[in-house]
Amino acid sequence: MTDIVFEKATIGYLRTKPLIVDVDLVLKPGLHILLGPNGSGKSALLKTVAGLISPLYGRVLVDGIEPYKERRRKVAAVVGITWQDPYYGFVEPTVRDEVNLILRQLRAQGNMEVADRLVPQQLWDRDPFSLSGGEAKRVSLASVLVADQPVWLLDEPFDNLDLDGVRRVSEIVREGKQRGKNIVVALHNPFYLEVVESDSVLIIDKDRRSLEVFKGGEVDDSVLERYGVLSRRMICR
Ligand SMILES: Nc1ncnc2c1ncn2[C@@H]1O[C@H](COP(=O)(O)OP(=O)(O)OP(=O)(O)O)[C@@H](O)[C@H]1O
Repeated sequence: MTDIVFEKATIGYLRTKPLIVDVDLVLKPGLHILLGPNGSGKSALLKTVAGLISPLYGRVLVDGIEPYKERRRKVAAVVGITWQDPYYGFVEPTVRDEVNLILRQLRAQGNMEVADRLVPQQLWDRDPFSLSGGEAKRVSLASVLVADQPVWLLDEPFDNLDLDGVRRVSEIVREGKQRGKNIVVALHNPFYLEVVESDSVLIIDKDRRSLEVFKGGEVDDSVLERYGVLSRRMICR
């Protein structure tokens, strides 16, 4: 079981501009939803856990290792991170190559079933950059989740998806949770809070530069609005 541990960790890109300060937190396997206003540091936090940037101070550990100090391949075997902008990670000429890339890099068999569920057959020989936004989102999720790592960091995984896409991704997340994955999902749309039952909701307080931790069912509209996060009643008004 893979814990994510923050030890007095300060998250951000620049020491002169820390985004989230002094985080002390243990995330056990389960589903953790990450919320916060624009520019509060949701992506920065995910990138820190994935070792793409280092904490400005303190430590972040995944399965006992500090990801930013380790070789990329070792970290990629443990942590899968998907991008808010799905086109950002595309480097291969076809969807098939894109989905297989991480398996070649890790020399792993992976879980092709998850890729088949996400990516319709007619897309497999297409150029990833020719895909629609929703198709690209499916491919970008498949190209990471196919590796079946113990930690999934999903930045806006429901963006651009239709009913079928949201159903499939939420099922995969639900199953991942049951299979003991440690899953952190960054979200904007509060309705997706309901899609999968979460174990905790982490909200970045942009003014105090702190990370506030709530239980899954505790976050109502007034809590969201207190932190400048889009609420359900704001959308439905
Ligand atoms: N490489 C970088 N160097 C310096 N600052 C950066 C860098 N990348 C992002 N930032 C800034 O860091 C802040 C946090 O960015 P981040 O992308 O983590 O926010 P976010 O909470 O994911 O935002 P959003 O809700 O808009 O997706 C923003 O003000 C952003 O402009």
